[in-house]
Amino acid sequence: MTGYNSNGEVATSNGNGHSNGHSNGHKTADYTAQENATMCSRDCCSGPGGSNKGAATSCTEKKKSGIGNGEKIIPTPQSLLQNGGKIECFLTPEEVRAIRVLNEDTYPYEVIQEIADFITKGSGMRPKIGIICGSGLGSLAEIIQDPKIFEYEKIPNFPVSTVEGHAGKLVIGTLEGATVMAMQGRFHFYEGYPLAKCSMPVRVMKLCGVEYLFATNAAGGINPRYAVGDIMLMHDHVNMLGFAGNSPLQGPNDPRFGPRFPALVNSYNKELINKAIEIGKTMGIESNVHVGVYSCLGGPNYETIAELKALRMMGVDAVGMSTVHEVITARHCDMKVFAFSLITNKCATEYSDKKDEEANHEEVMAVAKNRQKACCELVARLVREIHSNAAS
Ligand SMILES: O=P(O)(O)O[C@H]1O[C@H](CO)[C@@H](O)[C@H]1O
Ligand code: HPA
Repeated sequence: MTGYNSNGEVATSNGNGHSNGHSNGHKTADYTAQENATMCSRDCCSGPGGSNKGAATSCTEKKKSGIGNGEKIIPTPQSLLQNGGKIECFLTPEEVRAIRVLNEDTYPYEVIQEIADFITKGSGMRPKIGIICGSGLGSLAEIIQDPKIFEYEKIPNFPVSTVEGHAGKLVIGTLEGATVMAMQGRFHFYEGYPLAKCSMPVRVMKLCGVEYLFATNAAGGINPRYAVGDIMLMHDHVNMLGFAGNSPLQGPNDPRFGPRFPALVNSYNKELINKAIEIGKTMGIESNVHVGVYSCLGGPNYETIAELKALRMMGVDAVGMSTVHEVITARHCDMKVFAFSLITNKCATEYSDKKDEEANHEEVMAVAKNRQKACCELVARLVREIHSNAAS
């Protein structure tokens, strides 16, 4: 077969479908087989599944002993598929895991269960409410008492945060009597992660026992009535990435999570929105609390004036680069969703040369920091409501 070697040159196989050196790992379409580095169905191989049982060494043994010409073969998609459509390569289970973290679009149920077990066993807690902290809103996790903190890097198969204002920690503990877990750092499409991976932690939350998702974000205000520092309770969204044919639910559907075709009307829990409005009144911030429509674009660039005008015409009140795929994933597995945007900047909808009208992440972070007290209070009070209603 033909592939690219590590120098970028074309390398040709020995004619039976194997590249010389077998340096790429076993990768079959079967998940279990990927985990088992000794599994092989190659004709030349004496490993389990291999047809050449009389051969002295298996592919894996050859790999370990360095048999072959030592040249590293980097397969092309075409070369991988030459063996009757079966993708094969040699990888140890550790290598398979590392590659999955980097590349995997869809995490199998079992892997998500493993992550959830790691968290529930490691913390000794089963949270009921999951919170995703938006840019600069990591302080929402700092009000959690008796926290057990897991750095994303240390959670098996978890992606890592790469954006300023997203610390990359999972915090589990108690808030207003309820057991909660909070993500200090979410994953965005523009970081290079596929949408299914961006929202994979929502499924982890589900398998940890979470029933309520609180998703928060920093967003630009398109509705001219919104001021910087206002809070918009999300009652609907316009999924621009979905318009472009992208969804966190793409690929095979696992009915253990939810149906193939989930409905998204009534995604945002009305009871929780009404409670949050009441809480806003008791906090004396009712004039700064709105109910509106959020739209997620891919980012990382902020929007053009023409795009913002178009979004406004579509009925969008606030724009960001997150949340929607998390909400879709949460609704797919039947979680109750509450979400809000902190308006960190006003989006210009008229052309202007003024630099200070341009959105920038420093401003987003600064406004989030200024308004963290109000956001924390809103979240804490709503958690208290849910917890006390469940207890009564
Ligand atoms: O949505 P969160 O994560 O709050 O962050 C928002 O802020 C960043 C841009 O400043 C983008 O990542 C946008 O989505
Ligand atoms: O104006 C914005 N646009 C997109 N994402 C954002 N996140 C904060 N502000 C913005």
